[in-house]
Amino acid sequence: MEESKSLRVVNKDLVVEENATELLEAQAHIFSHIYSYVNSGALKCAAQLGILETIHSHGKPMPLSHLVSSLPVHHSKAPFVYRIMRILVHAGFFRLEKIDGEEEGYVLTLASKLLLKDNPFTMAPFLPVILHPILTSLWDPLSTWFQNDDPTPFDTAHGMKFWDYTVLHPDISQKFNESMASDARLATRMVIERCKGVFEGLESLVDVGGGTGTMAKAIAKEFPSMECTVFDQPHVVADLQGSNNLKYVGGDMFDSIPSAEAVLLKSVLHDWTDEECVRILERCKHAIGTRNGSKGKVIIVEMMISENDDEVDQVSTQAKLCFDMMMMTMFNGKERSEKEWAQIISGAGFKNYKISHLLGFRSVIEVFP
Ligand SMILES: C[S@@+](CC[C@H](N)C(=O)[O-])C[C@H]1O[C@@H](n2cnc3c(N)ncnc32)[C@H](O)[C@@H]1O
Ligand SMILES: C/C=C\c1ccc(O)c(OC)c1
Repeated sequence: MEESKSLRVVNKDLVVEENATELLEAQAHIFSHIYSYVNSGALKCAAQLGILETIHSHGKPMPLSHLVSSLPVHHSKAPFVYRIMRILVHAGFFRLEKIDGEEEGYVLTLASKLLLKDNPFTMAPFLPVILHPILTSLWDPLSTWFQNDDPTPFDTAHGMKFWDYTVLHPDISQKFNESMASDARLATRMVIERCKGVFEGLESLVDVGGGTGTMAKAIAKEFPSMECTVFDQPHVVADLQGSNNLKYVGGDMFDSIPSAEAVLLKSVLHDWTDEECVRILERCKHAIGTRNGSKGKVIIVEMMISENDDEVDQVSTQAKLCFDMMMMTMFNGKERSEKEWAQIISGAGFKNYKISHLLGFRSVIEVFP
């Protein structure tokens, strides 16, 4: 068969010679990108059907026929299980392994193990939140938002701020807090394993926007002589009980923050605009006060967008850029580069900062007055 070497692409005032192979690659690139949400849909479905738990509890490679008969699926749908499995093998969530001789069975990969509900670091709670219709419906009105003066695409879709929506919908609030707590468990483990020194010697710490207290609880346990406070919106901390060196305080971080030697801000500033971040950081600066010989500081745990795209891991970069878009559509927040962090830090009147890129996906920024 003779292959055509070039095609003529004609557009209104431009004629370009393109290699046929490259054109077809570009077409596949487009489809693969347009269909990105199919990957999330397939993963969500597999999790809802309990496919991950089923394969895990089988304990050895699980043949398709066995998987199908173990799942709560209608017999007319049995032939379709293979289709979900095929795309998720391709996406790196399952692997096919030889059992003995001929037969093959599915096993979990590290990524799907991290989605098991009883993994202590489970990411499972993120699926029903990030893929909840209240968030997946934000992409349609995105271009409308660009053309009107609504504060966020979330406002365009739902007529109110995300935080106000969670007050009216306790089920969403609970799902959201659960997903943040699961993220905090993994992040806390990394912080304590790799950046313990950041907290050593502190007498007191307030975790601002600390959610239900996952990180503060672990820090309070690791450092029994540190007085820890979880500060969050009143409805988030209302029913929570503290312990010896941990207490919960409800309030608004834009009004005032309980004073402590150090303030922790994890996954809070990326929810806000630069101007709002400067206001939050000014309140934090006030909260750590100007003690004599104080080691007072603000500890920020967030992602950092790399300024040089070639240097970094493509999967992390893709995830960070998706977070950035998510923060924009939910809150008008953003993921920041070091330069952008430096700007809001000095904007709030802090003198210097120190970054530890020890957390893979995330960084720790210590900010000093
Ligand atoms: C993305 S969550 C981060 C939770 C926690 N730091 C973590 O990383 O798991 C942001 C938190 O900020 C809290 N928050 C939002 N507005 C706030 C306000 N005005 N004052 C105090 N907390 C607020 C939310 O309730 C939520 O728990
Ligand atoms: C649950 C949806 C995603 C999300 C929303 C706000 C955040 O601050 C966040 O931090 C990791 C994640």
